[in-house]
Amino acid sequence: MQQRDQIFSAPLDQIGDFTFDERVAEVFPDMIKRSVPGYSNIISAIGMMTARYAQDNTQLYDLGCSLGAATMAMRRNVQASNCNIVAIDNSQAMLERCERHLSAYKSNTPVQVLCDDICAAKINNASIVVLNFTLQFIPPAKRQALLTKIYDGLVPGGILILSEKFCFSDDKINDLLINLHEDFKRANGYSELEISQKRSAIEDVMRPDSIETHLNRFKEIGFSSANSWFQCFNFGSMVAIK
Ligand SMILES: Nc1ncnc2c1ncn2[C@@H]1O[C@H](C[S@+](CC[C@H]([NH3+])C(=O)[O-])CC(=O)[O-])[C@@H](O)[C@H]1O
Ligand SMILES: O=C(O)C(=O)Cc1ccccc1
Repeated sequence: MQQRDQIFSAPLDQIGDFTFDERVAEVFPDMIKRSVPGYSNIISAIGMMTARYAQDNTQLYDLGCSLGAATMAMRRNVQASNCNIVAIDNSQAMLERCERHLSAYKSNTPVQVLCDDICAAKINNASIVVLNFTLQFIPPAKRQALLTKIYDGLVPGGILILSEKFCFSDDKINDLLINLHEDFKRANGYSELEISQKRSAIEDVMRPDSIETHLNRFKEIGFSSANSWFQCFNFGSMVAIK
């Protein structure tokens, strides 16, 4: 039975920083489905891009894998031979459930599940790297180094799929897209209290960049092509090709 996210449903005296602990891991599938517009479309498209871009004898990385949704989409869709998947997260609570989900289905593609800080992990011989709503939780000052390490670990023609919450330089557009996201959460059953307490909990740990910032960084690092391929309100996904 999938459990409903009620983490911010009662009034809290003090709202601490949002963390990926046991309670969050337990309700995560419900939380992400009701909070992130376009999430299931993005997971499907990660599978489709895997079918096209995974190269023989390479590794596929899922950085900040949580329960392994992107890992499972890659594992189901990989057509290249002799690939293996490396799924990394630094939340033990997430990884325990990730292992359980992965072992519920059979596959010929090996998956290595690692508990590590993605800023410290090694990336090599990669044809696909997925950062599905993970970079936004990495301190802004560490993002360039992480993306450079990913670029260096990709084989020629390899891709990075980056999904994020975005911010927008035009204030009216930024406010509109934030309001539409909050409408989306209301429509999915979150109360005003849940929306505002969650907003306080994530404001210091989740720092969105603009699409332009992402594109400029990709260019500076050396990616030969990059663009966004999906957007719903202030959430979206980009692809960068080495
Ligand atoms: N430094 C870090 N090192 C490793 N993991 C980290 C780090 N910081 C945060 N995480 C992990 O990044 C994940 C972000 S959730 C990703 C969803 C998933 N990709 C999905 O496709 O379902 C997105 C969200 O909740 O909005 C959590 O599991 C953190 O523990
Ligand atoms: O819930 C929100 O308001 C978000 O911005 C997305 C989100 C989803 C899951 C964990 C943290 C943030």
